[in-house]
Amino acid sequence: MEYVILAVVIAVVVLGAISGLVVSGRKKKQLPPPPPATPQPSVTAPPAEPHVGEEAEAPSDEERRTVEDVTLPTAEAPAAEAPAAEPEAPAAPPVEVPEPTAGRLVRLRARLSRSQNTLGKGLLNLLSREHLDEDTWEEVEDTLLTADVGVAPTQELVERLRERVKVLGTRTPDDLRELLREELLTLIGPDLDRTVHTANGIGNGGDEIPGVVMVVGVNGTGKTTTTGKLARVLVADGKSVVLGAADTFRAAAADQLQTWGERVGARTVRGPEGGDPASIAFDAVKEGIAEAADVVLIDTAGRLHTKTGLMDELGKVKRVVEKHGPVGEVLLVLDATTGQNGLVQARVFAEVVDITGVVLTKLDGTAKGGIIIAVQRELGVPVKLVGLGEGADDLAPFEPKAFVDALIGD
Ligand SMILES: Nc1nc2c(ncn2[C@@H]2O[C@H](COP(=O)(O)OP(=O)(O)OP(=O)(O)O)[C@@H](O)[C@H]2O)c(=O)[nH]1
Repeated sequence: MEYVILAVVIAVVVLGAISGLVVSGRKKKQLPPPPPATPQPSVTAPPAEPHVGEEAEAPSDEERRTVEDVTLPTAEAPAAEAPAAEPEAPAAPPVEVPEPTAGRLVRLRARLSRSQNTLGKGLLNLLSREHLDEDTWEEVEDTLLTADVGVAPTQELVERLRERVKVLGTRTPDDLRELLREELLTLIGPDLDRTVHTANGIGNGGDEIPGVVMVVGVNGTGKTTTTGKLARVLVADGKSVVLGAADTFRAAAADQLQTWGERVGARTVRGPEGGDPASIAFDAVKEGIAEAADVVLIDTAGRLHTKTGLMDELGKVKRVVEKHGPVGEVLLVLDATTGQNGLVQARVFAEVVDITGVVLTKLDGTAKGGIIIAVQRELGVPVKLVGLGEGADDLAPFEPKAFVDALIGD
């Protein structure tokens, strides 16, 4: 009996052991699918704890860099990784460093003499004739008139030349050149104040405010371009500038001005298309005061449809700006290629607003440099700057001596 009981117990234990093995074997086969299925080397969800065993090996097997492959953070390493940071950079274009302004006219002289040579050479040829008779003097007169010198200045110049040639007696080419140089210089006015007044003013509140320059002129004369170039001249001279895009007549003018400004790091204050120019000008000066800028340049619209319309607009811009403080300079931009037409425009503008200086643009494209003399006579204000090309730094302070030298050669 004891043997029977013992045999039953053994049989139960053996059966139990066998069934346990079978169950655990089944469990093992069912388990693998969910978690261990090839874990991805995801950056966003790293394992909270380092895995061990097979699961840890799987991801690292895919891409493993040995120490030889790894670039260590040496001085060169950032350069190799720089491209990754580049896409964010284009927002801020590099600020340009404009050419210094001193001696610009001399540097641009070739361009000036190319277009002006006919005047100087023509005069020298005529004066070198053996007999200076009435006809020759008439030709001298015509040459000056053709170059837009204007009637009164031409007559003055011819009279003085006749007198001096008579006194001189014999004439060598050098004598004549010197004579002509002196007389042309006298006519241009070597002693006129040609500085663009950009010094700080005293605001109505008693504090210093930026120098304010208004740029006026007919659309198309190069007004916006000149404002941009002038900003560069000032920046080249170490001044900080704020631009006011008060030419709201042509939407692209504000964009154009802003681009000029961005190139030299100057902020442009602008308003909606067709907005009130005076309020933009006011805001520009306000911004200039807030930024403690040295100069505020205001580009205006110059529609010549009616004189009263123009007067209303420019007069208002000036009056509104003067709520902050004085306007230091009102520059009239004239296109040298328009000749007598330019003079008519100049007259209208001078009646509307007090012009303090003239910028003569496109002098590179005309042989009629005599307009410098004529416009000064007409307005009684000096030519302060001349435009000699479309390049960013092709605006030069006007220097009478360099100009006359370019006309008649050294
Ligand atoms: N050759 C030459 N071209 C110039 C000079 N100054 C300006 N220009 C060109 O003249 C054209 C007209 O210039 P803008 O500045 O747009 O004229 P604007 O008077 O401001 O005209 P709006 O913007 O319509 O008011 C542009 O193509 C300029 O590049 C210069 O001194 N020489």
